[in-house]
Amino acid sequence: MQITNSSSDRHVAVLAFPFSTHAGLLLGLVRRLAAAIPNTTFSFYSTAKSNESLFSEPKPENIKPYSVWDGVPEGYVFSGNIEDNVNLFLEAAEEGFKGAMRMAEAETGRRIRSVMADAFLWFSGSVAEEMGVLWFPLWTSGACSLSVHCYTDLIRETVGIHGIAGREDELLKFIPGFSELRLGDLPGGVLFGNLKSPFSIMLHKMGQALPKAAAVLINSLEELDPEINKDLNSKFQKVLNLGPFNLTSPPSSSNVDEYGCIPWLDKHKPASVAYIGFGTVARPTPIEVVALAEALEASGTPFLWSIKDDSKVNLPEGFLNRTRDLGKIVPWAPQVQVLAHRSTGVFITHCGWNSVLESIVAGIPMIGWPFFGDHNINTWMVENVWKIGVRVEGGVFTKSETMHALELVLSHEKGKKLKEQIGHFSELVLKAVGPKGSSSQNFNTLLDAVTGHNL
Ligand SMILES: O=c1ccn([C@@H]2O[C@H](COP(=O)(O)OP(=O)(O)O[C@H]3O[C@H](CO)[C@@H](O)[C@H](O)[C@H]3O)[C@@H](O)[C@H]2O)c(=O)[nH]1
Repeated sequence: MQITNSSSDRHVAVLAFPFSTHAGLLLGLVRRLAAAIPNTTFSFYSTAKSNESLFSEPKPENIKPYSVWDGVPEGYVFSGNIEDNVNLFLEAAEEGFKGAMRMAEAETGRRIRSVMADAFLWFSGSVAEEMGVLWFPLWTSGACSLSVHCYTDLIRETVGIHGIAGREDELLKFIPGFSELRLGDLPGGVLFGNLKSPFSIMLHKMGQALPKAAAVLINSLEELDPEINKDLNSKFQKVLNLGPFNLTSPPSSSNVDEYGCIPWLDKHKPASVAYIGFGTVARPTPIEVVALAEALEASGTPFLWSIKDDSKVNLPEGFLNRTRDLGKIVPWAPQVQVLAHRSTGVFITHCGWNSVLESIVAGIPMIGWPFFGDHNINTWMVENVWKIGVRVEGGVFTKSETMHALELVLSHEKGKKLKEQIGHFSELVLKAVGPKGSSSQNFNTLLDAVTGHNL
């Protein structure tokens, strides 16, 4: 078949990172674009497993999924550590994506005109460059963590790379847009953790590659971090905050109330329930599960806890029976609906970026319990910059610190202030996604760029 290059045969290649919530967020954006420009083909590349779950729902005609190899050799025994699978995927990814793109061009007869990719896939910038087309990387988290990955070299030169043991509370004051930032709250892989792991190297290379992008896309709104965005705009050709995606992308099936959370919430007093959820990857240690359970029970706080079975086994003996009338435990909650419910009063969260945005949209103050990656810097912003939540003091989830945090947010004057402040941010978000809002306008700019008009 002849491969065409005309504007009516537009073809965008979309390269997904097939772990946690990443691919779903990218697909959400692509669905929006596909609906706005129905004569453009979007070929969407992810692993077979990821595509299987992403495309279980009906999709627009002009999105075509293609599977790439997950990099797992035959006979490989899974270690239980997801990072190993990420590393295997990254090793095979570039060649896999290139092969699949050639196949999509041949199958559709349409030459690829731009490459949209998860920003983690730093090499996609060079792939787009080799093809002579525009590159649009999507950063699925906030501008705050993205900024730090762009300043990794400077941070390493200034602080040194020999660990920060005993220096966690030192403050960095030279990253534009941050008046200060605690060393211990930098994302892992910048100064501490295994700096030589494929994941750390990926983030480092990403920070170096992004200036090549025609536009860096962010799942956020520019009003949340105006100074950081100003600085990013000076480093990149263009920054387009298009979020929050939980409001701008079509709703997903993860919001189905399979376990009756909403009717259960209906029976509670306004702003009385603690909702607990740690996203799709993080798992509290057995000791932390016990501390949290004991704090909920001792404080008598009604709770809805989304907990995976492998963590549930660590609950204290008899806890489920004793708290039958106080709480509800589920393996999955329709989080967006739960946060929007009038009975929810506080969100105990790992501060994954989607959870932070969803809490802001719903106006629910947070108790931050960060685990890894961007969770710490997100928690830093929540507590110290936006002032819309608290972190459990000392950063360790003990029974007494958790009870203290619950009391602070649910019953104390401080809780009222947090609620007021987060309400202010909810308004900003609603404005940004409104017809004339910044995120909506940025989406139009992206449409223009994808359809070949100027940025
Ligand atoms: O019972 C549950 C649990 C989760 N969710 C949803 O799952 C998503 C979880 O996303 P997020 O809070 O971002 O956490 P992770 O799944 O941990 O997300 C990964 O991706 C994020 C965006 O890049 C990063 O910020 C995180 O660090 C990374 O772990 C949210 O939309 C939740 O609404 C539910 O609906 N119900």
